[in-house]
Amino acid sequence: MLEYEKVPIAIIGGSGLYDPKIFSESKEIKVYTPYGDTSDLITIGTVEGKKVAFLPRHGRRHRIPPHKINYRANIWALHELGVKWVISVSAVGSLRMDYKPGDFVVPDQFIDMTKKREYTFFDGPVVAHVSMADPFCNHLRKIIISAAKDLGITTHESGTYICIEGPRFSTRAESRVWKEVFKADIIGMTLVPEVNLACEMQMCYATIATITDYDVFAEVPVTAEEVTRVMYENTEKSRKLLYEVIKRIPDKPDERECSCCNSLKTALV
Ligand SMILES: CSC[C@H]1O[C@H](OP(=O)(O)O)[C@H](O)[C@@H]1O
Ligand SMILES: Nc1ncnc2[nH]cnc12
Repeated sequence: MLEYEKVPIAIIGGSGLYDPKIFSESKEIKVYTPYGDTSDLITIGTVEGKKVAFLPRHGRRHRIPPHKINYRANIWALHELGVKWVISVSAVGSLRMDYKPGDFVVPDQFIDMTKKREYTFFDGPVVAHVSMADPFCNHLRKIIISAAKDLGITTHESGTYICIEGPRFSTRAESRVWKEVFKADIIGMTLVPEVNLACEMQMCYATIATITDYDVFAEVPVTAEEVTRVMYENTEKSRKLLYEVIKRIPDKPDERECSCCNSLKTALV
């Protein structure tokens, strides 16, 4: 088995974030996994003396659509590097008027409407049912929220992310259901199964969601062009926030104030 240099923190970049540009020095590595290739090479860099891995989930040129991302390879590779904290960055649509394009959201819940992905590392004979009652790491969420506040970034401290299969956007009828029946706040295509696979690996995972559009409530319904444009307009803010969050992440894994690191304790059958 290959031995990799240990890296405690990872950023998974989404649409519009293909290079975090916050590393003082960096190198690229390939990590081999039993599930095949990760979305791209992994960049290992340093922020304030801390080792950080960066992986763009769609690949650097955005060549992998949400339903084709090898989520298991990505999360396995980060775990192989010794990652304990995963900061995921995502573009999302808003399902409510007071969550506006350009605002950030730190979701605390999700609803899974995906259809055909690989959802687990436990395909048998070892069987595990991890708890998803509180799917995001509350310790990491608090760090993100306080850092965003200190930087003056408009950030909503909670929200339910509905994850659709994609790659198409929702119909008006579907969007009405997500908003009025399911009471979801934001919508995207990539959170599941990334979040639950991270949980199976006992990693602390939280999302910085940037609102790029009003889904199909807007006069002109959402387009991929709009999502990418608004994400680019907000990358500087994301970079500043990522830098500040990394600075505030505790150095020692045993300083984690959450139960993510014990998620398998009660999950194995
Ligand atoms: C480029 S439009 C839709 C695309 O953007 C979001 O991706 P990510 O979460 O990686 O930022 C959304 O989930 C879709 O995959
Ligand atoms: N409206 C939307 N629906 C699904 N995924 C998105 N990503 C960004 N905006 C989105």
